[in-house]
Amino acid sequence: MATATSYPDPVHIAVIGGTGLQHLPNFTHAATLTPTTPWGTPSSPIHILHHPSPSDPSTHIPIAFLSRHGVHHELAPHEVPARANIAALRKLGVRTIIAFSAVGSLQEEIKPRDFVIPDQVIDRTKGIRPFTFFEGGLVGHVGFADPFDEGLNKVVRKCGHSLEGDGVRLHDKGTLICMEGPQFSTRAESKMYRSWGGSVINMSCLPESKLAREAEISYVMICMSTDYDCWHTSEDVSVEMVMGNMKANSENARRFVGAVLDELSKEEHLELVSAKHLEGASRGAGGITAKPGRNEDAVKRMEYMFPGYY
Ligand SMILES: CSC[C@H]1O[C@H](OP(=O)(O)O)[C@H](O)[C@@H]1O
Ligand SMILES: Nc1ncnc2[nH]cnc12
Repeated sequence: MATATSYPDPVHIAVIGGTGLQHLPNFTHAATLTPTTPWGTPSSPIHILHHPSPSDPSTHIPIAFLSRHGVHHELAPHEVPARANIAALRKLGVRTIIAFSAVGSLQEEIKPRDFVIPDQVIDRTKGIRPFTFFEGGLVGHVGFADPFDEGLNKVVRKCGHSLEGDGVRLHDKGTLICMEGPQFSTRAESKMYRSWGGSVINMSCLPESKLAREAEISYVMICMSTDYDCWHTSEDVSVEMVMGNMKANSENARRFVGAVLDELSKEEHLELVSAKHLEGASRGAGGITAKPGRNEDAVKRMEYMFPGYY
C-alpha cells in the first residue's frame, strides 16, 4: 500500500526523538509528510502515527514523530533546523511536544539509564544556532522563566513513576545545562556546571524549547542519562558509552514515551494538550513592533504559523 503524504486532520501531539530514538515502533503508521517551511525543511520526514484512543480503541489519536538529528543521525546539534522543525509541527496543529534526549549526568544520584524530567535549563549554546522566529523587522519577547510546561511535566512524571520497579528510575526535577558541542565538555566546565547546580547536560534542548514557546506550543523533555560526563571518577563520556546505554535502555524509553502518549490521549487532558494557556502569547509578544515598522517578509513568514496574527 502506498504511504499517504498528507494528513487531513489537525495533529495536537508530537514526539521529537533524539539520539538512539529515531523511530517509534509499535504504532500504526498513517502518513509520511515532507513539508517545507519559510525556515527550510525539517530534520526528517514527519511520520503521523495512530495511537488507539484509551476511551474507544476503535478510534485513534494522531501523533507526529520527528527525528531531531535526521533519519540516520546525520545532523550535528548545531545543524538541527530547529525553526523548520517547530514551524512544521505548529502548522500541522501541534500544541504539545514531548521531546526526548540522551543526557550526561552531573550528579552522583542520577545514574546512567535513569530518567530525569528537567524543570529548568541553563543556556550554554554560543549564539551560532538560529534561535528565534522574531527577527528581520518583527521583534518579539516571550516569557521563558519556566521553560518546561509544568502541567505536562506532572503528567509525564506520573507516567514515569507508574513504570518504576519495572526497570525505570525517575528523577522528578533537575536543571539541564544545554551546551553548544559537538565536542563534550572539559573537566573544568563539567565541574563548573555542577557548582551551578546543574543536574544533567545535553546539546539539544535549545533553541528547540525556546522556539516551541514562541510557537505557543507546550514543551517538555524526557531525559535519559547515558554517562557521568567527565567530572566523575568513572570513565569519561564517549559516543560508544552514550549509544550503549541508550540501546540497553531503549525499550524502557519507548515504554515511557508510550505511557505518556496513552495518558495524554485521554479526554481529560484535551485542554492541556491544546495548550490553551499559551494561546495569544506570541501575538502580544510580537506586538512590540509598531505596524508601520513591521517588515512585510517577516510578517509573511510568521503567517505560516500564525495566520492573521500580525
Ligand atoms: C551522542 S552524544 C551527544 C548528543 O546526544 C544528545 O542528543 P539528543 O539530545 O538529541 O538525544 C545530545 O544532546 C547530543 O546531541
Ligand atoms: N556528557 C554529555 N554532554 C553533552 N551531551 C550529552 N548527551 C549525552 N551525554 C552527554
